[in-house]
Amino acid sequence: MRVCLDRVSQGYGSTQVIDGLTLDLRPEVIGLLGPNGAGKTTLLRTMATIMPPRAGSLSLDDRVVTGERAARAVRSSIGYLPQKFGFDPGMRVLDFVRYAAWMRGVPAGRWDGEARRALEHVDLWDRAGARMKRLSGGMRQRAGIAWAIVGAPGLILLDEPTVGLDPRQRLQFRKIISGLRDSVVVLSTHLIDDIEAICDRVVVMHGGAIKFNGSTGELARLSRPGLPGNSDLERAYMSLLPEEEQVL
Ligand SMILES: Nc1ncnc2c1ncn2[C@@H]1O[C@H](COP(=O)(O)OP(=O)(O)OP(=O)(O)O)[C@@H](O)[C@H]1O
Repeated sequence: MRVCLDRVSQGYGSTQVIDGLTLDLRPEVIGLLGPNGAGKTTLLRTMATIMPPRAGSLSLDDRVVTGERAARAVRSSIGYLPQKFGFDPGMRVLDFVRYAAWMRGVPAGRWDGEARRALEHVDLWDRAGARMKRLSGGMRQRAGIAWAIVGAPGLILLDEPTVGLDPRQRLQFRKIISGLRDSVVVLSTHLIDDIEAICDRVVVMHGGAIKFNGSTGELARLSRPGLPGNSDLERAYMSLLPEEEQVL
């Protein structure tokens, strides 16, 4: 899978959030980093084809996604987990993931096998028969990841997937993500240590624009002494913010 955004603009009503953003992504784990309101969710929703670009284009594997019909055709290749995802609390975990398989256009004969594979990947197969409302927060988050990865979509979009996870669950999450490198995996996060631990590439956004796009090593090299932060990556991130935001 190759995902290209070419001079994409996006917004809500009269608010322009993203203005002429260009990005070219290949299979690897990409961390999307930026302050509140930078436009990370808006970018993820654009890639998920939920919001058609106002200007510019989104293409998946060289197919430009124009209009609802084209969007429907590519949605089977996209797994999107919003920051707050809804579910029927009485639904069993297996049915929740099977439902995602159905939505993604997986043929009926493969729903069970694909759902099982996704639940095994997130280490939740032993809870397949439990009702969603009985899961702990971390388990629920893993069920959400199973929802996003069932059917092996080529593009996996996770919006702040580690929020609310305890340290062990975050380590589990890192292990789960490491096994997904055949897809383009984009995850938004505020946690720089998650980026350092699991991402091959970092994209830093601010004010709807991309301020940095490169490896974690390349980002670390932007670190400057004197900037706030406890690691090179934190100081490098601070160096990308406007000067007035570089002080605490
Ligand atoms: N439904 C909406 N209607 C109007 N404005 C919106 C809507 N959703 C987001 N915005 C605005 O768009 C801008 C970007 O928001 P977005 O949620 O994409 O940022 P973000 O980087 O994901 O932030 P966060 O880290 O807080 O989740 C913000 O100024 C926000 O107020």
